Amino acid sequence: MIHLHQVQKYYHDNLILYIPELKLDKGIYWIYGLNGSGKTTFLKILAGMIPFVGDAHINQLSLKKNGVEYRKLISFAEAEPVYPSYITGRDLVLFYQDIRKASQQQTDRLIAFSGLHAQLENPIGTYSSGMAKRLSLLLAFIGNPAWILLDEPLATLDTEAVHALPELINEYRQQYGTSFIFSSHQPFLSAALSIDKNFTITDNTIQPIP
Ligand SMILES: Nc1ncnc2c1ncn2[C@@H]1O[C@H](COP(=O)(O)OP(=O)(O)OP(=O)(O)O)[C@@H](O)[C@H]1O
Repeated sequence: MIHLHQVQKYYHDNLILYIPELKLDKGIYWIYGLNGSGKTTFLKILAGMIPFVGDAHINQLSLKKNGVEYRKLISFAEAEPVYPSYITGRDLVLFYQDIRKASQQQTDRLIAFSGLHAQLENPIGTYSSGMAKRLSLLLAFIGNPAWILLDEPLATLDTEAVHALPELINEYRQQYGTSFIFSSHQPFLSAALSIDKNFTITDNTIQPIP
């Protein structure tokens, strides 16, 4: 379970998010809202990527008190991934595989999903934006995180990858019991998945949609 308690996020003096209490059981959650409403901020707070007031827990582990252990349980794919241009896709895959102790079989499955076999040895600076996005998804799925956060996962993907992603998400749900939170302006992914609850962010807070 994810548990947020008294979370506040300010940029300069502007309150962006205030979440008094939020509990999410294992499942698949879709979060949507207008541009600038705070979806990315929410996901980055959960992923432990930006400072905020309050705390987040996963299965009783506090982000503020047990940051390393907490972060082992969560994975985040950015909306617009940026990587150093001189390292190769293979360098990153090997790095993630090593630190997350992922099997070769799983890594091969994810490389197949990414369709990047032919480009993995090339520096990421030579990748198109869709290729960098595929790589970021591949990396987010490596290992066995309890939660995978996907920020606009369909952005810049071609039709083939758009259809492959819900397949992969369902596979992880069944095989590993992985939970997902994704933000998307496109309803396709939510239609292709069995969503447990939809959320929106309005007036600086997150609210379930009945
Ligand atoms: N680094 C930052 N410095 C200052 N303000 C920021 C920063 N990052 C985000 N913001 C502000 O926080 C608010 C929420 O931004 P966020 O990126 O979370 O929105 P979003 O819902 O993901 O938007 P979009 O749908 O356009 O991706 C916006 O008003 C934005 O201007």
